[in-house]
Amino acid sequence: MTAPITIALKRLPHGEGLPLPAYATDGAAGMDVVAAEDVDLAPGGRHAVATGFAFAIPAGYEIQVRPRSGLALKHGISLPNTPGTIDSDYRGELKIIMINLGQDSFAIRRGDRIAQLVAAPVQMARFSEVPELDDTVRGLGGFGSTGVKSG
Ligand SMILES: O=c1ccn([C@H]2C[C@H](O)[C@@H](COP(=O)(O)OP(=O)(O)OP(=O)(O)O)O2)c(=O)[nH]1
Repeated sequence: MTAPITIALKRLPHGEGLPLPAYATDGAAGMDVVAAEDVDLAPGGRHAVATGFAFAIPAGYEIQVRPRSGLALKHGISLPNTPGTIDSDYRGELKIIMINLGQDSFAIRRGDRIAQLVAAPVQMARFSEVPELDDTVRGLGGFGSTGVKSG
């Protein structure tokens, strides 16, 4: 396990009293983050749920916002943009974009754990335009091209 990075965090006025995002167990990959507001999500409904926190993630890192499997399995609650990307230069409030894919209305209450945050290094890349690409076995095949019986 690598040493944890330190992420500067600013608590916004409506985040007063809320727990910091935290790992629930020693081996957890994601830090649970809680809602800073009450929201009733109708079936099919979406909402960017306030968390009450803003971050300054160190350059070279991102935070990925992922759903909680328990909410997904029991209630059909997910994140339409999963994994959400929190950029290192973003200084606004972390919002968790939640969607109700279930058949019942779902009540989110301030303090409920609604998603998990995974810190990850970012590999930067750049494109180099070329006239032709090299040959490979796969070539142009994709989208289910392998393992297809011929004839
Ligand atoms: O679930 C999310 C996803 C994004 N953000 C914030 C942090 C992120 O750095 C910023 C922009 O996100 P993204 O790049 O995914 O959005 P975009 O639609 O491409 O907008 P922009 O043009 O602002 O980059 O919005 C959140 O708070 N929650």
